[in-house]
Amino acid sequence: MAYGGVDVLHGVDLTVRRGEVFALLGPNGAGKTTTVEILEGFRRRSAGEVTVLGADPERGDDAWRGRVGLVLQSWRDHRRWRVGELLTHFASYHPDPRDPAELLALVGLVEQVGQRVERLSGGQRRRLDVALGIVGRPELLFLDEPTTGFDPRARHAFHRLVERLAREEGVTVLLTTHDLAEAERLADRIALLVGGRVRACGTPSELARRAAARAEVRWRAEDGTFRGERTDDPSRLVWDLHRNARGPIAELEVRRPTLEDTYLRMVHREETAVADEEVPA
Ligand SMILES: Nc1ncnc2c1ncn2[C@@H]1O[C@H](COP(=O)(O)OP(=O)(O)OP(=O)(O)O)[C@@H](O)[C@H]1O
Repeated sequence: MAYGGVDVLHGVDLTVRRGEVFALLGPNGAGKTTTVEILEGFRRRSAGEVTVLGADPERGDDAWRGRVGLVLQSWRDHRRWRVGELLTHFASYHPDPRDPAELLALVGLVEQVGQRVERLSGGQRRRLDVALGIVGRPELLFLDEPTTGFDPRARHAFHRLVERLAREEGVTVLLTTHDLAEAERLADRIALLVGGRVRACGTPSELARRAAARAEVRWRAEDGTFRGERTDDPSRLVWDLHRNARGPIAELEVRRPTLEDTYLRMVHREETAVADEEVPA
């Protein structure tokens, strides 16, 4: 994919399975939104093949569009509408919409039903975006940074909602996010995009193994100082510590690599490799 002759996606090859939650991760400018917009049919690709729900998104008709739900990064232009009216209006486009009142309860906007969209807070607008995205009972839901601006409680409620849509209703979800804990919690599989290329793809635990990040064991030594060691085999290290200690080990802690550790290592490694590739011979 090129913008004005500049390639921003290079040979991106992804398959999202029906019913799975798939997260696209990557640093700013990696190409996540461009990828999602191509899949949604909003952006014309300069090369390559794309099939979404059996059709090329560039030629998706109304029936195809009705099977797809979108939660976009930028707010649409309905500032003067009232929340309940807007949702009812969007529902009227779909043959079998969700009940707007139930949906408002689901996203926690019951009290805002009569409020104008322009008066909503940032997080409340995002919740409305989510409601608009699922009002038509989509088979496939695109969530582009859906929880930006959510407070922790709204984020938690949103995660439960996505889990419910995926597990109980079989909705396929493609999510982009910068919140790694969110990806780890929600995604069946994750693709890591760096510099417009897919650099890794797999379950969160597969990615952790691939990055080979090591666990960290920390404890307070007998002289009162803190010690820490990185190891592939924390169990063996803890066993050795116990054998050599005269009593219990104070403040012993084993920290497994998180998706964040993995992500930071991979992005660093890939960006360094890309920089090396770009150095002229
Ligand atoms: N309309 C456009 N015209 C020209 N270049 C663009 C356009 N939109 C995006 N780009 C460029 O394409 C690259 C990928 O951008 P994209 O928005 O897809 O990244 P992203 O991974 O979604 O980033 P972010 O995490 O910041 O949202 C960037 O280098 C960006 O500058």
